[in-house]
Amino acid sequence: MNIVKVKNYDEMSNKACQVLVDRMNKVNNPVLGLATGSTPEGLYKELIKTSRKGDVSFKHTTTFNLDEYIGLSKSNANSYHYYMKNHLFQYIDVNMDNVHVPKGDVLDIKKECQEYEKSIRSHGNIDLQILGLGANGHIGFNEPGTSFNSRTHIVDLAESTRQANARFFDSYNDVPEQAITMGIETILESKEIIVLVSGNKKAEALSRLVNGKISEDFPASVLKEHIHVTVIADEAALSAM
Ligand SMILES: N[C@@H]1[C@@H](O)[C@H](O)[C@@H](COP(=O)(O)O)O[C@@H]1O
Repeated sequence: MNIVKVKNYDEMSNKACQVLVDRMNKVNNPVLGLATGSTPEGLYKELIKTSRKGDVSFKHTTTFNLDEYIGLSKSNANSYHYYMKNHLFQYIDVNMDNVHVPKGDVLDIKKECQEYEKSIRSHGNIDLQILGLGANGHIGFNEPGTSFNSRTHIVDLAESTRQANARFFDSYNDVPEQAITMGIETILESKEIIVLVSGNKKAEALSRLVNGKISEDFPASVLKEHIHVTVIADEAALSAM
């Protein structure tokens, strides 16, 4: 696991954008794995700026998002479908037919999980996956205790995750109790992974990721088994090392 140390959130976002654009320009039809949450918002702003300058195009890019809340429709402002449209997709030249976010509002979620897996595989897997880090070590919505062999599946969200994400909702009770997420094995099949970590709130989690042992109790620890992972972390996130 390679660690790139940067000063602050803006530098992290800039660096991530540079890496992503570099990789996109090296592959003919790049397949990107995208994340939500506060952490990648700066990266998406940088990507929009870069694409406006003409330095990157998403015309031949396919995207797969990590996760979605169960029960929220695409038009719900707290859904990850909405987030992605609002923070990235509406501002770039991506073909929306090539955009994939797991559907959390279908009747048969299990079938949706299987189809999502099939779709990722049919695109030859993800070239570059962007990840944030949950304070409890979750990646996507894979909470502590999730099997390292998991594929796209339904999860019960940990109380701490619902508390952490309650800031986006009117109240804690409005945060869905379940989500659909790419599994850990699915994530590990990405050819390259970039983990973005910023701020004091993530310092303990980052220290555990770097210094702790590999265990299903801390899902992100599995990333140490992958051959091409780069963590881009700012000074505040690195403060507990
Ligand atoms: N499901 C998302 C994750 O994909 C995200 O990486 C993580 C950190 O979120 P944030 O970047 O807001 O701290 O938690 C959320 O619950």
